[in-house]
Amino acid sequence: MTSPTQESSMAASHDDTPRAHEPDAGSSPPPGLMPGQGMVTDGHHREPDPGDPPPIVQGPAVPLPPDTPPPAPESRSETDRITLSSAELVAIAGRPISFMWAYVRRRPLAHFCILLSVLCAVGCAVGSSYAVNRLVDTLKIAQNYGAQGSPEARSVQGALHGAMFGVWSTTAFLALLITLDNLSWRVGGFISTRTFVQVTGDVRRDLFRHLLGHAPSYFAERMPGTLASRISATAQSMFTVENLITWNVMPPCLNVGFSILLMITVSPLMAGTLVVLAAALSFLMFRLAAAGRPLHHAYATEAAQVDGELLDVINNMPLVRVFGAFRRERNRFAARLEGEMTSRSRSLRYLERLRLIHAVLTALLTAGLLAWAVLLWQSGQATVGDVVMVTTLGFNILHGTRDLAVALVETIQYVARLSEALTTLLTPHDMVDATDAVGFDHVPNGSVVFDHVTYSYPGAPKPVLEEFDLDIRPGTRVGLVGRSGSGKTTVLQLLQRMRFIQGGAIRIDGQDIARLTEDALRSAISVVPQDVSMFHRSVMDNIRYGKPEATDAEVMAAAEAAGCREFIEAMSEGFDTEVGDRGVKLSGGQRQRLAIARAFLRNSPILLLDEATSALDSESEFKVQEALNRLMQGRTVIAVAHRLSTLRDFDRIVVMQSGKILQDGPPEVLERTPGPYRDLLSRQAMNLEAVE
Ligand SMILES: Nc1ncnc2c1ncn2[C@@H]1O[C@H](COP(=O)(O)OP(=O)(O)OP(=O)(O)O)[C@@H](O)[C@H]1O
Repeated sequence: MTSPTQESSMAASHDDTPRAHEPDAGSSPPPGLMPGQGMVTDGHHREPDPGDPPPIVQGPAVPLPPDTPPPAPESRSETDRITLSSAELVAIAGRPISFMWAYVRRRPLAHFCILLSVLCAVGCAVGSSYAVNRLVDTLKIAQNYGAQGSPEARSVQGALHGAMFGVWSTTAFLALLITLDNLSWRVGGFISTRTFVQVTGDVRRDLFRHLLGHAPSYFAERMPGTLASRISATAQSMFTVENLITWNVMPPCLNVGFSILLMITVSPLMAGTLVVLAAALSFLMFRLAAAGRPLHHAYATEAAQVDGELLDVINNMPLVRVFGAFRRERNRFAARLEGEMTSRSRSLRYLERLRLIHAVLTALLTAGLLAWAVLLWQSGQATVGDVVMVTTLGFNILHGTRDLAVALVETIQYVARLSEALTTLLTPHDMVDATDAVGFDHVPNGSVVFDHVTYSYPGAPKPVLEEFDLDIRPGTRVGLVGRSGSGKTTVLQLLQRMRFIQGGAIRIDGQDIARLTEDALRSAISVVPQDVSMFHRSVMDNIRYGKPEATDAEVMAAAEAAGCREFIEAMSEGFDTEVGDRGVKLSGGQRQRLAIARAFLRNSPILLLDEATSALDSESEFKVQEALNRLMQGRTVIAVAHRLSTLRDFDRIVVMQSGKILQDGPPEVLERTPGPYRDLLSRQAMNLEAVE
């Protein structure tokens, strides 16, 4: 009996897409599954509370008391399941087989049941060949006793009766095997529809978690689309490989094994010869398949780059439009695509060449086997049933090696993809909590100290900050000013531990930030940047990002305090309005005020303002400044600003140049003191006059 997997492999050989085989109906494995089906998705972190009346906040919101605890670290939800930790993932980064095994092992029962069903199905399919052999022989015996009506033979009634019993019992046995064969595939298929999809969920969840833990420099050096597509490619490859191994690699292996066992009962010599031939053929095919690995790897890399390129252009559509660069981008994409298609064709052509080699060898061996079986029958060493069985089993074995070889080639192709994606994604995290990291031992009040801090950017010839000292008392507002490139943004980044310093220490409330847990550090600091990040989600969700457990009422109060409630309620769906990709539906000033609302909710003791108002027109700036003034009350504020007028009410101005502090003091004092601050002020005043 022909194994369903053989047919499916042949059908797939004309398909130009390497994929898991989808065996035909009948005694066949289940159709391939699309990844993502039945996935557990990250649910909304908070159930909306329809009973919450929107609070009415009168006048400017009261600043949140400084001793209010910062938000608790985010709690682990139901969907935040970990299959493999980041450390475990990194340990198997370069080993795709170990990676797959680690996930299969996490769902042992389901995988064992699938294995059992395949074993049973293939066992029954091979057993059917034996039953056919028995049926042919019993039919022959019955025929000899006159089952087809010879009156002389019919006289031996008792013997005929026995022979007919043999025919019918063998027929029933054959029917049972065929039924079991079909049922077993289906049972395995049903289990796999859930298990294999769940594995893709496990993989993507873990890879996403690991990706989020990378340092900012990791993302800066890579295209986001490439990273996203690699997570999908890993899950897809894992899914395809599981399907290939289950439905296309395991069945021919078992088929060959069982067939050889049965064949020994007829001719041990023939069985032995076939074992040697099948092993040699499989080995040859496998070696040839493995030699094509660089081709498949090259294709995987090109495919990921095409995805990255696409996303990069889509993200920068305004830029493309402004420069009328459509043709340029089309040409660039076409060139990239050309490269990807060429490498894909190369990879597939290699596959076809392998199939051709195998087809020729199999044809020769099958003809030889057939002739050998007939010769055995001629010399009386085999019955007709034996010839039928040997021929069927021989075909099984030889075709089995082809299926195996083809499936192995495809498996190798997908394993190469997996390996490429894992190498990129599973680099160790640059920034991890120290093993002895702790939280704050009290509610932080927001003192900040830079103590002899030295930092150089990777590859930079000299440090951007060297032995840098800055001491900021809780609740003080400090403005950082200075020429472009003087190191102001670097100071803010180092305080947020976006990069690790090479010397000295940075302390918040006396605790070294290098020894603080990530959660503790993040909850102590809020940032209002110039470029506000927005998710393509509702206004409500975007504000709530500052404190996931906040009620609707708290979100609305924060919006009120940030002076954005009015414009939000004027939007088509109020707080439920989607803000568009990265907040395109909002003006710069509106985005800024949403960021301020977020910071109100976050209620951290330290507030960092990075050019928060510099991109705004004067009317927006006025509104944002009002909101900021409310937000700044009772907090330690460090603001980088080019427009010095925005720092007039600050307690201190720190003037930087080339990573050094040139001046430090209250603005009214520095205004009167000759020096860089006064120079900057007068230059800005002259610029303003020139504009007027
Ligand atoms: N990612 C980076 N890699 C290498 N060098 C960097 C990087 N970011 C900044 N620098 C360098 O560090 C120095 C300080 O940069 P920083 O952005 O801190 O200055 P800044 O005072 O904030 O400037 P601006 O006012 O223009 O924003 C500059 O010489 C800059 O070229």
